[in-house]
Amino acid sequence: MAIMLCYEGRLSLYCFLGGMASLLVFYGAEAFLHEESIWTKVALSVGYYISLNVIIRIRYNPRDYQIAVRAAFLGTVLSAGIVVVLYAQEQYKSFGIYATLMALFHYTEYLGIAICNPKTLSPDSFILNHSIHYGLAAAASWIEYFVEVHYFPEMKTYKSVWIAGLLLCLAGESLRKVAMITASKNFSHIVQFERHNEHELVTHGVYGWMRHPSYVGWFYWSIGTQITLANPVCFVIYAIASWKFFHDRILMEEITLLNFFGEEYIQYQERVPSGLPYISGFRVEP
Ligand SMILES: C[S@@+](CC[C@H](N)C(=O)[O-])C[C@H]1O[C@@H](n2cnc3c(N)ncnc32)[C@H](O)[C@@H]1O
Repeated sequence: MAIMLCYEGRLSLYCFLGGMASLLVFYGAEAFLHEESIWTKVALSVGYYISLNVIIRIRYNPRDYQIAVRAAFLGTVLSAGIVVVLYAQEQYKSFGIYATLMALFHYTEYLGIAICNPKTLSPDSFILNHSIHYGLAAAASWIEYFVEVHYFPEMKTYKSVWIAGLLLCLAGESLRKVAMITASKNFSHIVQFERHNEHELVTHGVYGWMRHPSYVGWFYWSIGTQITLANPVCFVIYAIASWKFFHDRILMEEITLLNFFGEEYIQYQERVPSGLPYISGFRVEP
């Protein structure tokens, strides 16, 4: 099946790949300048990103710039993460994997909406500015990581831990993207309170196994990031905070879905579990 990408989807893809090309800058530094210091490579990458940013600002109108600059930023973060994995000291490698996972997740959120529901596409589809709590949670995980790297560096070097985190993130990420593609035009980042004409109840594919596959994927992805970083404190906080977030979100979303689809949704709830532990969703009393 050929995937038709809208103009903004294509723009984001080119700029994401443009950002990823900073990887070539690292290899250039290594191969031609014989420059082995990771800090020189980081400086070259920042220089590359600033130049890319200037070109994007000149080339695109303000709305396209919003998309292009975010995609280029995520592409650069992804390649910087790969470089950290390849060149940094053992205790920093897991942070490189984490950065790569973060960039991949946020970019594919945009690309996923561009493919399945382009009408709802906006610069917010990168969900980089999801909420203040999301930003604070990310900052907390970086602080925990660097404090522990300083005091207990060996804690960050257990390969089996970051491989387990990586696998959990990839599984969660894949489930979420499969759910987006399956729900197609019925999927939107913002919960709909009014049913539009084309909105149909999706019960096939991964929606036949669980009612909220994209939330299940995001839940396991978020705690997987903390396993990757080997952050015990944030692992517990993320598990509790994400569970509470999705518990409330599912409750609210199911009220809207019951309004849209009535008896059809009640039967769907009876057949298929929510997918998240101890979350049963909103039930209509008989
Ligand atoms: C961010 S998506 C999340 C979808 C779903 N909760 C999941 O985890 O895969 C939110 C939108 O999907 C819609 N939605 C949720 N479940 C649906 C289903 N089974 N069929 C059609 N639309 C659905 C909701 O109306 C809402 O506007």
